Amino acid sequence: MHDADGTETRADEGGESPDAGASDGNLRPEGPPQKLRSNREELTPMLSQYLDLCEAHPEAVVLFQVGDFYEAFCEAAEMVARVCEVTLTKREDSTGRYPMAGIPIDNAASYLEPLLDAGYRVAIADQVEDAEEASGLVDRAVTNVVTPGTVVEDELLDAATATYVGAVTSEGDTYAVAALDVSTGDCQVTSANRPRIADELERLEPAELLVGPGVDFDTDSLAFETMVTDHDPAAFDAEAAAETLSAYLANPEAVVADATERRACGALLDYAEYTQGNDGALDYVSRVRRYDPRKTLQLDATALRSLELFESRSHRSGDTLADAVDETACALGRRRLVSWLRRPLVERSAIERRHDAVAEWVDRPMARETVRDALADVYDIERLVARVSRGRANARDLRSLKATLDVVPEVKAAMSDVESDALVSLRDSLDELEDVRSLVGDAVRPDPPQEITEGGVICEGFDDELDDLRGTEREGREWVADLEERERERTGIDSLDVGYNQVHGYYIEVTNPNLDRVPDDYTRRQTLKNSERFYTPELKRREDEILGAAEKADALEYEVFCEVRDAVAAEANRVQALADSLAELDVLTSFAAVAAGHGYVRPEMGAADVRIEGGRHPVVERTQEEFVPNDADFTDGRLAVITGPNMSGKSTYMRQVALVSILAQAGSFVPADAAELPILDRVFTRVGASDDIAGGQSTFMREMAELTDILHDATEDSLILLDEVGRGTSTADGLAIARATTEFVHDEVGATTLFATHYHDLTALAEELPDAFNLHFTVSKRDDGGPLDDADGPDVTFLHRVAAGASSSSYGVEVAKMAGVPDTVVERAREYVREAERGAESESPGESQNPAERQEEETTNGRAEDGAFGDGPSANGDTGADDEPPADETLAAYVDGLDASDDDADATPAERDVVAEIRELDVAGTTPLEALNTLNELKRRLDD
Ligand SMILES: Nc1ncnc2c1ncn2[C@@H]1O[C@H](COP(=O)(O)OP(=O)(O)OP(=O)(O)O)[C@@H](O)[C@H]1O
Repeated sequence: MHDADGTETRADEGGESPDAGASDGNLRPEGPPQKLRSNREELTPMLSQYLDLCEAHPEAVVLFQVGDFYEAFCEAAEMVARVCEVTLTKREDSTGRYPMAGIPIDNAASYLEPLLDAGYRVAIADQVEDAEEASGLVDRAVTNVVTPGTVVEDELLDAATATYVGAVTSEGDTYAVAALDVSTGDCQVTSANRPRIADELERLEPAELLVGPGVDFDTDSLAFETMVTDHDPAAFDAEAAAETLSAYLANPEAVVADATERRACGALLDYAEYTQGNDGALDYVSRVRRYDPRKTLQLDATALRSLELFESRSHRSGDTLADAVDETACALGRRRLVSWLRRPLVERSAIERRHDAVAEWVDRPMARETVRDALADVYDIERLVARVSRGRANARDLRSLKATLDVVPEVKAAMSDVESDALVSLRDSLDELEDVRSLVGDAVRPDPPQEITEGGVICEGFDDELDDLRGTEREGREWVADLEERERERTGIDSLDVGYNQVHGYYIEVTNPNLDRVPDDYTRRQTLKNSERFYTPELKRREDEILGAAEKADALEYEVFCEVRDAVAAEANRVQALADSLAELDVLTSFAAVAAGHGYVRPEMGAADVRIEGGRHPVVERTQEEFVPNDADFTDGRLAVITGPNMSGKSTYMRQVALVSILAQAGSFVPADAAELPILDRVFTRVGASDDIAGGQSTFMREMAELTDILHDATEDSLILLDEVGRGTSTADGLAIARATTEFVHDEVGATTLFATHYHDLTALAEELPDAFNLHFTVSKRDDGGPLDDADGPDVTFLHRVAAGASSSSYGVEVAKMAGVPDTVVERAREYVREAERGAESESPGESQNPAERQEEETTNGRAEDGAFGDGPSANGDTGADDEPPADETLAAYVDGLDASDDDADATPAERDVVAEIRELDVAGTTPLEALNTLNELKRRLDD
């Protein structure tokens, strides 16, 4: 139904190309259209109303309700037509022709999705008065601004992850970030220095970010995509923000003690109110929490990514940690699991409390499975109750709430004799909400229709007036139903029919041959080709009664429904608390199901050092037919230098140590035979040089930047995984950096460190540094360099087994063979390897396999040459077969020279200078660029 002040051509009527309004393709479709602005004085009332709304929401595309469609005009119409793939039509009135495109209201969500994906905010302008009752122009108002961070429509949200909108403020060096999930009302705020806040944002990954006025924060440097929104600077003002907050917290200063945080939080809530139609405080946002990120295990974006916690490199589902340990039964649990994995705990008692609960469920499979079965019937009541509070829930939502409440007694019964603290308090906190449950059960019919304005929603017996109206309606219909029989009898016309149509209402139809038998009280209503239709005064009276009663009943049902919904909304806090408990219970139960199903054990927390027996990688073990468990024992040393050929399992091993720790601190059991674990404060990763080329930085620069972060921030409670640090540059520089890094981590940081490297020379460090040790991955070699025509199978088998000591032999050639490198090349390479080995043996007879020792005697004329080694790691991150000691021994000699004492008679004065300078270097305080320049300078001096 369209306003009468113009004519529209819809798609099916075939619109011709509009003549004006959007000719300039560069115009942004948000904001007031130029053509309307310049015609302002002449516009029809409706377009003028549209223009006003566009001006009030300049950052958004206004979709304007016209009957059953949301319409956009001019530039916005062109964009909507293109993005939503709907036809561009036109609206024509006395003032001109305007491009127009619309999306059907019934199915609006599916059209909003492409608009959000394309980076638009959408302001929904609804008709806010009944078009039939309006005198003149129907009043419209923006009831909802849909933005990527504030969407509440279920269809547009992922059930398993929370969608946040965030706000950042700063005062001096203190930065605060607040984050709100508008779909559930979960609101959290924290503050720290800028790098930590950046980390925090990467954990939250808000889909939209408000940056307060004057905040020096580069959103481009964030590792995730977010929409940056300029919100009214006045909302960030301390007083305004405090005022906003006071609607959410009885005593804001007690909960959010810090002014920077209050400003972030207040401005954010102000923005959320704005997007929800500026209708005052959002009742369901009742949990504004302040938290301290230091009270959780810190995982920055690099760690989250390289450990594949939530996103796998392969992008296959099932390949992430979250997938591997997700046996949750409901969406509430799934979201909670993700948030626990994102923020593992650091407080031993809290971790053990979760472990106790998991242990109890592991031991009691029957009760556990009963609970899990019951939880499978739990709806997403967190988002549902938010819809109830916003007045957007329909009858089906309320029935879903009831279905959820129905399972609570079952869950409680299954938990009647639980003993662990966490389970006992969860059970006791489960509120059956009997009042809400019986209210909804009594009021709302099972299987109600989607629409709440067309009746069929409220149960009989709930409201007397409604029952009377429905009674009248029913009685009337019964009377009509019997009418046909009665009239046939009365008139003797056997073919007489009683029917109903929308336009004419009830009628009695008599075919033409029988018209002479029509009684006097029949009045003609309609003439058809072969028959006439009549009504009687009584039928008319009954019709009015039926239709009147039905209409009143529908309206009353809607009213009653809204009352019921409001009554439920009044209990929103209790529903949220229940959702909270069910979510937590679901995760603990899921942890136990995973532990039982996949042989996880309870880790012992609070150990001084990591000691894992038979550890497994939780994701890789599921994809591998025979996964080889490996120990990780750091009790005699905290820094492991790990060598081994490509594909032997180094990365998997390092990651599994981290994943075991993360799972343990999240409250889960771990994939191992036994584990004693310290409580980590942070996990750092520098993994996979070739995988992270992003943001226009060279791989090497990126690597150095990450390394700088690690060296700055790690503590002795941290876990550091370093995979081939230094390989992004020339061999000499790379080795020097790797070595210096290892020494620094060992001497200054003391963190538990796993360092996988192809620089064999680094294994010598383990001999020198008291807290370092070597690990290597073995392969079994059927026949070292056996005949090539022996086609019985590969010459090496990866054992994927870690062992003490450094790897001493290169299997790169065999790996090359397995990869299909032609036999002649493989054989030639073998000859080179043999030659090199013979050379090494003859030059240091009877020496150990330690390459550094082997090379000791040749240090005299050692001189580093960039990229001197054909088989070493190359600058472009090539993963060649490269764990062979360099064929050209000069680099090893050079690095040994680095360590030689100043009075080493063999070193040149320039070399001694350089060594001294390297020793003085403050690596942690050096930026990547400075490091590069320094290296360059040192190298130049040596070359001179
Ligand atoms: N413990 C294990 N048991 C069984 N299979 C394993 C094990 N560890 C690793 N694998 C398998 O071997 C493959 C290679 O492992 P990984 O990537 O850890 O090797 P890598 O030594 O780090 O190799 P590169 O040096 O090339 O990075 C994995 O994809 C996995 O399929």
